[in-house]
Amino acid sequence: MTLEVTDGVSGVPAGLSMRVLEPEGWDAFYDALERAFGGGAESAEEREVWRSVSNCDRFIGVYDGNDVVGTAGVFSFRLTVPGGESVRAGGVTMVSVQPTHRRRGVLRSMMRRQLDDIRAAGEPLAMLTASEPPIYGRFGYGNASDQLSATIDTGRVRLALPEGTDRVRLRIAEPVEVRGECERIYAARVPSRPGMLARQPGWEAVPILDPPSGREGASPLLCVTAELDGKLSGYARYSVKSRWDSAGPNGSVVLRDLEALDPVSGAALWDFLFGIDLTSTLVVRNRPSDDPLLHLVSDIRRCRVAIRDSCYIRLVDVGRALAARTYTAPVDVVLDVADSFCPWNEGRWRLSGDAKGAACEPSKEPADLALSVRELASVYLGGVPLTALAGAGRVRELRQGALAEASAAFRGLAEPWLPHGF
Ligand SMILES: CC(=O)SCCNC(=O)CCNC(=O)[C@H](O)C(C)(C)COP(=O)(O)OP(=O)(O)OC[C@H]1O[C@@H](n2cnc3c(N)ncnc32)[C@H](O)[C@@H]1OP(=O)(O)O
Repeated sequence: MTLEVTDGVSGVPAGLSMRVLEPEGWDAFYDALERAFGGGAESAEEREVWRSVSNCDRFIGVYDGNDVVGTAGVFSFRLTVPGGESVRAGGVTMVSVQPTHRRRGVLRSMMRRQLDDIRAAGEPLAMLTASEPPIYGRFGYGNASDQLSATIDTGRVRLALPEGTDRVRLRIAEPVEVRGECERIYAARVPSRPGMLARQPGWEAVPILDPPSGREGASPLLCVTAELDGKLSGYARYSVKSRWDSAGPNGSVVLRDLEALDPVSGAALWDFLFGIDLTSTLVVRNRPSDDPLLHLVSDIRRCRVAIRDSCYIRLVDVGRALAARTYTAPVDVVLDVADSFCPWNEGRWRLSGDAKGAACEPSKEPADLALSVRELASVYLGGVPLTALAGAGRVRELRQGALAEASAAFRGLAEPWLPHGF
């Protein structure tokens, strides 16, 4: 493996060096990452899973002498985009700078290096989940999908089950034993929603990671599978947290994930989670913002729903990224794109496309809309309307009608959603 040392060049602050991670440096890298996040050590099991899915060639460390002071990595993902195609995306992860070395430009130098590498690898997109929303906008990332959480009073909220739900058979299973079947259900769901990641080999361990130190008093992870007409049609993974007070049992069900191939299997799984004895609350942490659950419940207020930012996207190659997705309505617009961090994207691009496909090429024609690469990132998966960004003054319409045309075209049929972090 080639070691690259960039002492004082390429933006690495003077006195420090940046190197590709060598496998034997993994523990020092991970120790530094844990320190930067506050010092709590993850379990050996968790560390091992992340080691196993990490390709060190795509990870970098910044060093002060022999000490790791900065960490960052990239996973090689395939991301579903509107239209159902899966597009290569660099998944930016494990970004940290030691408290002793912050606000000197270490993060900036790692972002520079990563985006250059992602571009060289031919990935048109980068993506990440942010510890704090203000960090990554300056590097061209925009929030492209939200996640819905809910704390549901299952003693009061009822479900309107669709006809045929009683045909679904449920079975409790060990998460490890049915992992393969659950992965097949998940894989079948991936093309249906922008923002979902195809799980690469090894990643099937991530959704069932269950170190005792992470349970916060809840049971080990449990799994319930659904079968319709004798075929596996869905699953939910969850844990149960017992609690007793003076009125009796008052436990919670904590949902990890749920996927179903049809509406009745989905409804049967929710019905099961709502009805677990000795519990009165269902805690849901990460669902799509248009989850069918919202339309099954009798009392949305008692679900205490909240929405927050989730997946941040960065168009590393504007032309290829915009041509890789389809558009809900026909569109033919010239976009004037600002991108100071990746200047190869700057300038006018003519985007033409529809529900069947698209082309996006550099253009000398007059621009119809002016925006930065960050706004393009926010609308890329179809979740944020261009009109909303224009309302905030972040998109300028230069040809009358272009905003409505492009806004309708960019919006997707399903809200984008990232099912798990990385
Ligand atoms: C994808 C992921 O892994 S998300 C996880 C990110 N990591 C963490 O949150 C761990 C704890 N925090 C840290 O390790 C560090 O504070 C980091 C990585 C967030 C920032 O590293 P630094 O080396 O201090 O950042 P750097 O000096 O390069 O700052 C670059 C710019 O970002 C800004 N910035 C840095 N951190 C933050 C922050 N937390 N909030 C807002 N702005 C920030 C800086 O002010 C600077 O702004 P400028 O361009 O206007 O000058």
